[in-house]
Amino acid sequence: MDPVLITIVVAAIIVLAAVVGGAAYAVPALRRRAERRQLDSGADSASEGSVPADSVPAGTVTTDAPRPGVVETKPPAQVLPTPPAVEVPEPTAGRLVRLRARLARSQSTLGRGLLTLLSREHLDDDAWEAIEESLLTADVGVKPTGEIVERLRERTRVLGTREVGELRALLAEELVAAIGKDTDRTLHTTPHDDRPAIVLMVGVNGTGKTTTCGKLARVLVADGRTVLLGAADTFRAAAADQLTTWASRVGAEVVRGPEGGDPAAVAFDTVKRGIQDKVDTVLIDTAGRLQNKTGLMDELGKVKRVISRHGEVDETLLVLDATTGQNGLAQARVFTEVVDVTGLVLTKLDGTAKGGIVIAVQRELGIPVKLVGLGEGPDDLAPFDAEQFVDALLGETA
Ligand SMILES: Nc1nc2c(ncn2[C@@H]2O[C@H](COP(=O)(O)OP(=O)(O)OP(=O)(O)O)[C@@H](O)[C@H]2O)c(=O)[nH]1
Repeated sequence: MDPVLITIVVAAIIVLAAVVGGAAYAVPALRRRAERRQLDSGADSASEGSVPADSVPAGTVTTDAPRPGVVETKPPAQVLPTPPAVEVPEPTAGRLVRLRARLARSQSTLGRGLLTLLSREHLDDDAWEAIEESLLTADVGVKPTGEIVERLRERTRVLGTREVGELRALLAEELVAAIGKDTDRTLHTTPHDDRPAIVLMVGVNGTGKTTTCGKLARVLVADGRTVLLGAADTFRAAAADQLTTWASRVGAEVVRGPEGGDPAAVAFDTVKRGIQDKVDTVLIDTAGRLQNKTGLMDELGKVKRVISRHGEVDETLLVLDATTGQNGLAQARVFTEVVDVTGLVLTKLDGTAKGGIVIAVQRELGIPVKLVGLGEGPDDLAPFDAEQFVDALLGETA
């Protein structure tokens, strides 16, 4: 063969080999880059609002860095199943302020409605009657309404207050006084030397007990506490699953028993386990069957009795649905006769015009509201504060 032809053929083969080899390297390199981009965006979304930026991204993947000049023959990187990301709950300080817009309906009836009435040019009997009506509609209750109106009437007369800002301040003072400015609302969740604090959640079914247990676990975790939950609502099978889902989101554990099992046994085991594991706070969800007072007394009485073998319950929270207003009060009273309730949780205050129930329940039951539920979101539970609550009711524009 012609030597020139041979040289051309050899050169062509070399060029072809280089192109094929380069492509073989370039494809995995591109794929790896694409995989890495995908991973990065996956890690970003996993960490959104939950996992700290410096933690290991969820869905751990191991990919070696490409070595220059080496054609990778390994199979594509394997994506391992993503463990549930442990969330970082929102801080509890200022939650009520952040969630103030949720009181929209109570704001319009109680807050702005009252202010508009008070700002009328002539505060005659009709105006005072309308003010009274507003308070009653918002479920403030008959007695507290009478007291609030009487004091407001006297103070506006004596002071001759007509300026909106001053009227707002006057109204705020009276509402705060009716709710209880200096009432102790401490949530007793601090562990003892030898055992966790024990919190019992009681109330009628459907009021939001299980949800509140889950949200409270988040409040405590946000405040730096370790938590163990007890699913002593063995009556409703889904309640234990619901609680387990809540707990797993903040990396907490749940003690549960067989469906229809003895709630007291679950409560006992939960506290026992809490002591062994040295957790700070144990939260026990109970069933809210209001079959009759004796049945309830037997069940809750037994739960409390067996727990007391480990130590006394530190906090018994009664969960009330704000939307049921005055009707819920009768049921609530039964619980206060059965167990020593130390605090109230008012749920579903979002979207109800009955915000005045905060005043009524405390007056009627003589127990402080300690927490309020303002939505279905995981961090929609806020420690209650009278001044912040009234400020949210009266809104910005007054
Ligand atoms: N809008 C709103 N819904 C809430 C709030 N708290 C609870 N809920 C909802 O109320 C419903 C009942 O809540 P649960 O926690 O299952 O009630 P429960 O008292 O444990 O019920 P039982 O287990 O049957 O005794 C759920 O759909 C919750 O999402 C709240 O503050 N606002």
